[in-house]
Amino acid sequence: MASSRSVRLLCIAGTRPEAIKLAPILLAAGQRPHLDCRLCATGQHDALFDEPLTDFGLVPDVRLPPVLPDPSPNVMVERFADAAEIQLMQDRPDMVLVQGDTNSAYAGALAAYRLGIPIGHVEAGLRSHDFAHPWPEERNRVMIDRLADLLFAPTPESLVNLEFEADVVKGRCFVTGNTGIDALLAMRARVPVPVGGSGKALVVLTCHRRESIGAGIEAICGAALRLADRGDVDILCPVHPNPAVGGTVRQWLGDHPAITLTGALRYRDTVAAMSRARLILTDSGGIQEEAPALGVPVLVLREVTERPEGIASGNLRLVGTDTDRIVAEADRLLDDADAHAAMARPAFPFGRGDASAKILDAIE
Ligand SMILES: CC(=O)N[C@@H]1[C@@H](OP(=O)(O)OP(=O)(O)OC[C@H]2O[C@@H](n3ccc(=O)[nH]c3=O)[C@H](O)[C@@H]2O)O[C@H](CO)[C@@H](O)[C@@H]1O
Repeated sequence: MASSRSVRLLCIAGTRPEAIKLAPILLAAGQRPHLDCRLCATGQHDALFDEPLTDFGLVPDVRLPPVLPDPSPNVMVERFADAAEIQLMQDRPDMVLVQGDTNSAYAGALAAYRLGIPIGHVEAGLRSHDFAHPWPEERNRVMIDRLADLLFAPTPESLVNLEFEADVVKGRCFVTGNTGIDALLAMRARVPVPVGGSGKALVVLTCHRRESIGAGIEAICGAALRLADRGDVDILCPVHPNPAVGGTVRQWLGDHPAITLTGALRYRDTVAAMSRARLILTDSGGIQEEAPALGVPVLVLREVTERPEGIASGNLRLVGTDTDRIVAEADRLLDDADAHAAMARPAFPFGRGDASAKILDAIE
């Protein structure tokens, strides 16, 4: 049904991190009487997409019809884009908002572009400068930035990346902070952080990047086993539902008494676990942004990061996927209180929780 509000925005998204990072925009837009901001789910993730929305009291307004599953990112993008285009022909929003670097985000931008609908890109300008790592995310974010009319760079560093591509990036750029920090701070204020526990240091481990599947994840699991053998840590590992990840992780880590494997945690439980962690080992982009704000050191299980701001603020350290290197760096942080304290100072390189307001101000 047509809305009486004057500016109609449609977010197109399909994965857990997009749900988390768009939720604050949807909530903030709901407070602005002349904005109508709706959410269209592509179906890339099902429960994983809906769960964090529920934590914020949200549900998708529209769901694209299911497309045939296909493991190829390129085919997935085309199928989502075709379905999104049909939806957009009906809806005709004033602007499509996409977030980040997923196949859903790229498909949403492509569909809007084909119909001449303006595109806003939330979290523009992140770069690893290597299409193969992470694939397909680097390709997706580069292409979305070329198509976008409004580009919301989370940091001055990501704005510099966009300025460097000024010959192909044509839209207007704004530095806004990352909406993931809006979500984190809102959720952090709501979840109780349990005190007490086993008395052992909590290490949170997550890994799911496509480029680590196989040997990389096996090497990460090898490191987790050696850390668990220390005897003074509990490792909590929420396992990503991608079977190529979960199979390996369960096979390697399923039996160790100091390692707890869970399914993907709800967002609010993730925030609670990260808040009481001594150390986080992860290849997640979002967690690299969240942990500095919580003052929890992160060893990044990748060779590159698009978040140099967290390295510069001293909260993140790149360790790749070599077993010995991961163990050595983790041992150092667990054994050396000064080394730990140096990486545990809360820092806010990705914003202080007002990114959504800045984005909506720019759109208005
Ligand atoms: C290459 C790259 O860096 N790409 C990123 C990628 O996403 P990612 O790597 O951040 O993805 P995940 O790790 O899946 O999600 C993370 C979120 O999920 C929460 N979480 C985690 C485990 C769990 O058990 N339960 C949870 O609730 C966690 O706290 C956090 O908020 O796409 C985004 C969207 O476009 C981009 O923004 C972003 O560049």
